[in-house]
Amino acid sequence: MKNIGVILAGGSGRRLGSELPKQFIVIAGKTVLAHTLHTFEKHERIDEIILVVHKDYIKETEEIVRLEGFQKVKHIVPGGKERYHSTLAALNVYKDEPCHLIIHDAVRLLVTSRIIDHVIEALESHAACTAAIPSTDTILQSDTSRQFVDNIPDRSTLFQVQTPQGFHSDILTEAYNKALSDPEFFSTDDCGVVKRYLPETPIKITQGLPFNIKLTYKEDLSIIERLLLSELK
Ligand SMILES: Nc1ccn([C@@H]2O[C@H](COP(=O)(O)OP(=O)(O)OP(=O)(O)O)[C@@H](O)[C@H]2O)c(=O)n1
Ligand SMILES: C[C@](O)(CO)[C@H](O)COP(=O)(O)O
Repeated sequence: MKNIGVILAGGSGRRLGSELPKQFIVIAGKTVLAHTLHTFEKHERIDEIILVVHKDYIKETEEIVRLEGFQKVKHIVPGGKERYHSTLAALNVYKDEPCHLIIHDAVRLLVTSRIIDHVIEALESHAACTAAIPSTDTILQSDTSRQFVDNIPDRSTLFQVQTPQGFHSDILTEAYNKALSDPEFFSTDDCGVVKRYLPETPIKITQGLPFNIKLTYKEDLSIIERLLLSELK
């Protein structure tokens, strides 16, 4: 089964608030997208890559791929309004070709080969998995006003979800087919779709890393730049 790296880069970066979507910002001499692509391109078990980008940035993305000489990028497709629409755009490309999909946020540019390894290994025995890290903070759940504590779950069972998330394509397709017939459907990650619509499917937790952070706010930029330039990665 081929391992396909699915790089989701179709967002607008509203929370970061820069002129360019955050995946096109340059940090330490390269665009965020190029840093992420570099790690997937050089991973020996990633067979090919599909890039999902906003339709207005396809030309720009093609140029990055050409200039950086990424050979594994086989498709660049337009995404959709929400993250899950962008996942669906990639799923559609592989609908007739069963494969392993390793879905990653373009803006987690500090992802390492080891993190990808763990996901690919998990797919040998599980149909769905996600990189995650154990929560070090105690997590509270608020009431709907978001002003009062409703619950403090047992921390030993809590993790922070990262990407990549890995799937056998048939399972993810089945989960999304069910999700799309649910008028209430919304999701912030792809494992959530499997958990909700195919609850009997075990989802393996694989080892993420604390610095595999998602570039979300302006404050993240300098932290990520320092990590990129340090020996940590
Ligand atoms: N419609 C969307 C929304 C998000 N993404 C991608 O999914 C990843 C995680 O999303 P997020 O951090 O929320 O990115 P944005 O949606 O761009 O940010 P914001 O929510 O602040 O607007 C990013 O690599 C983003 O480009 C995507 O491919 N398509
Ligand atoms: C998929 C994800 O990165 C896991 O933590 C996260 O849910 C993406 O959320 P966002 O709101 O699209 O940044």
